[in-house]
Amino acid sequence: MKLPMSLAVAGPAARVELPSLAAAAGLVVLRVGAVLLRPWPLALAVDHAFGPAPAAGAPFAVLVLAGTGSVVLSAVIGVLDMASLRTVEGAAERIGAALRATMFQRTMTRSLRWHDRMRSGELVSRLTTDVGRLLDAVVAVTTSFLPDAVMLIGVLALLIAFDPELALVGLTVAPVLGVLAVRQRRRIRAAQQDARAEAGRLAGATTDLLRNVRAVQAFGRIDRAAAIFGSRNRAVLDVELRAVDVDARWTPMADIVLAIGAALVLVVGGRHVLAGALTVGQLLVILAYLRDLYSPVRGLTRLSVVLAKAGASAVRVREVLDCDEAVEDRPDARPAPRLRSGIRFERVTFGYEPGRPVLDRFDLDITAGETVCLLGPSGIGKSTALLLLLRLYDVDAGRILLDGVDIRDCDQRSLRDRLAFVPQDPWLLDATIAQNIAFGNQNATRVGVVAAARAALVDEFAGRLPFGYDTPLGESGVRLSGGQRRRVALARAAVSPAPMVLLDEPTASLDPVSAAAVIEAIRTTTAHRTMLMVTHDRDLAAIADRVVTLDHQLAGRR
Ligand SMILES: Nc1ncnc2c1ncn2[C@@H]1O[C@H](COP(=O)(O)OP(=O)(O)OP(=O)(O)O)[C@@H](O)[C@H]1O
Repeated sequence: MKLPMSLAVAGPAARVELPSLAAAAGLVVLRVGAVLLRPWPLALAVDHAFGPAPAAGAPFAVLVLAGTGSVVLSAVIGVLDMASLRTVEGAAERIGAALRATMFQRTMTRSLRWHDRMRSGELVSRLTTDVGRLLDAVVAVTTSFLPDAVMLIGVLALLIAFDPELALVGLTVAPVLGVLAVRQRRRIRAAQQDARAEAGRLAGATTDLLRNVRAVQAFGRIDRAAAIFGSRNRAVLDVELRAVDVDARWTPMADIVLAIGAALVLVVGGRHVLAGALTVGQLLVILAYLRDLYSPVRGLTRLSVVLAKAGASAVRVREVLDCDEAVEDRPDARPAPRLRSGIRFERVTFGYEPGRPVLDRFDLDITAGETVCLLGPSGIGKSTALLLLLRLYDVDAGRILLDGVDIRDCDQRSLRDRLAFVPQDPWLLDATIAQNIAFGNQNATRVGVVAAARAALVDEFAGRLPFGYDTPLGESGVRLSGGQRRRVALARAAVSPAPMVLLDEPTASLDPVSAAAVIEAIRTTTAHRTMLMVTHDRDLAAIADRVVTLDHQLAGRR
């Protein structure tokens, strides 16, 4: 079965499931066959039990036969329904899971520049709701398009076989329906695109507000948060109502056109019965078929709504899948050197926005084993220098050398294996303390994690938590204090075998006792390693071999 264009986005994931979808389609076609047989028991009863010439001496037997036939047909239709639904829904869910996994993988590897622009709520909405709408379309195409089309052709063929004139009468409404359907589909698709875009904005704003619920409450700005949410929510409501209106208008239009067709058939068919060209039973079968025609036509129009929704979602899913903004490994990328000689920033220029450099021809040399501290005013670009060394962003000009090798020539994974990073905001996951620490080293053992925790003074507070190292920390480590979070982040660096440690303001906003504890932890965890740290803390800077002060002249010659 060929997938419609709007589903092409699920292509590779959908291809694996094609056999299941084909099996489901086969089952629904069989079901159509059974549905087409459904009016016949009634015709049998009307023509042979009550008609002018009832079957010789056995009208009762005919009625029993017709009743039994109806029950058997209904049972067959029910079983085929169940089997096809199970097959197609299972296949659709597997396609959805694969598509979500591909999208997630894609987002994880896109550049931070892209993430800086894309709100996380918007991404979640694309990964969940938009993928869900694509799945609805997969199910609808299999369970509705094919059977409805077969049903339509079957009913028309039967009508033509019965009475070609009646078939022609029934068909007169088809072109009208066709024109209406095409126009409507365009409108629905446009309305759905607006609706999805607004829904994405609502998801983005909601995630932002939820993440900052502490700020909202602390500043007593629930009203302001409610206003931000409310305006987005209203915008979604408005576009959704417009979309509902566009959808709803279609149903009566289709129904009226179809009813006109049925009325024409009743009048012309009735005349054929009066003229003796058709039995009453046959006219009833034809009218039943016409009713059956309603269901595929309605089904196909519903399908066009589902496809229009899926089409709008497909665009949003494709934007994620097709985005090529990434810090890519070169085809001939090599493993990063082991840091035997040192690091060199050579005339590095970088800006987050074009034409606005944060670092401008920035030079820095760090010898292996050395501890260098970057000092300088806020916003000068100290953290940016660390992010560039991690290659979370690529430099715009100049280069960063690791043992003389440009880091852009190194395979990213091995480069990051050489660097243990303790960011300013500790970046903790909603996991246990032990899992958060083990995040620093994919081969970390429990013993290694506990040793790192001890070195980073995590054991001082972990023992007081309900499940010790296995205590879940909540979203972004919310159950820990700022100082405790920093120590967990340090333990991550401690468990990492990386030869170089990057620290970004590890003692910021800590009281003197906690700061002293963290400095002590840093001394223990970074002994014998190369270290580049950013700090405003003079006590911490004092443990460095060398202090480099960035000023506007050095960093950004702006
Ligand atoms: N993701 C981003 N997108 C756009 N601009 C950014 C981004 N991150 C930082 N900047 C800008 O880059 C400049 C340098 O930021 P950076 O975080 O490197 O400063 P810093 O020296 O570490 O400051 P602080 O001491 O306050 O941490 C700042 O002017 C900041 O506004």
